[in-house]
Amino acid sequence: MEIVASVSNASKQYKTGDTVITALQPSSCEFRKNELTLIIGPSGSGKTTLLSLLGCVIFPSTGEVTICDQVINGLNQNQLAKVRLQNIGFVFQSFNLLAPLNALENVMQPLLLLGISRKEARQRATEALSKVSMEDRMYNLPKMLSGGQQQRVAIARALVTNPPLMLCDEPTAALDTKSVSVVMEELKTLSTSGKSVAVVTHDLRLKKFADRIIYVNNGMISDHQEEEDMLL
Ligand SMILES: Nc1ncnc2c1ncn2[C@@H]1O[C@H](COP(=O)(O)OP(=O)(O)OP(=O)(O)O)[C@@H](O)[C@H]1O
Repeated sequence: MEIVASVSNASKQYKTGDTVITALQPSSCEFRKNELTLIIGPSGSGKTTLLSLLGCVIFPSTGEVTICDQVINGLNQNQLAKVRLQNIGFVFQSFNLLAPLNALENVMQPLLLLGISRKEARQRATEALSKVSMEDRMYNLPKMLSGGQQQRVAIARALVTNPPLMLCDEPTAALDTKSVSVVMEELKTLSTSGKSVAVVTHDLRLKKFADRIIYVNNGMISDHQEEEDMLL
């Protein structure tokens, strides 16, 4: 299956003063089209660091990160921003919708940043909102929507540019059980319709939505099921 993103022998160390923290040991893994991959691990294990590498937010200390056949090491900030805007949709735990803008305007934002006309942005944002069954709430401000509905708008915003890779950091952590299922079903549908979706979570109940699971423990990546015992 087509590889959308990969880390190859990538490690990450953070330096603060004299202290060096190894957040990720040299690791390799691949994220493929049509797959929903869960990244599971305890707090502080390195999950967000892995997601930040994939999101071109940080550079690896060693090794390589490749997004859609482009090695991101060595790109400058403008080039990185372009890679992110064109290839990656981000979904966060706290939705990160802009409070003064309604759902439609929030979803239009990435397209406007890409220089697309307001007319086309409006049409594409409406389509993205209907993909997550939120078209009837498109004129609502975020504060008028439930957590689950806000997260569906955030998913529409992430998919409106049609990125091959969706990176989701604890997307269900702030949601009630029913909304967790709705949001995970949406993400699952996106993966089956051609995207690579990576979801960082602590929540082992999300396993049923996963095509693949990557376990992160003490900065080490593994795809062994038995790692889960260490997390429980
Ligand atoms: N910018 C930073 N500067 C220094 N240390 C950092 C930085 N970001 C993360 N770390 C450290 O790297 C390690 C891994 O952190 P990371 O955020 O990747 O873990 P995590 O698995 O996502 O944790 P959580 O589930 O609590 O969000 C931790 O020890 C953390 O304190």
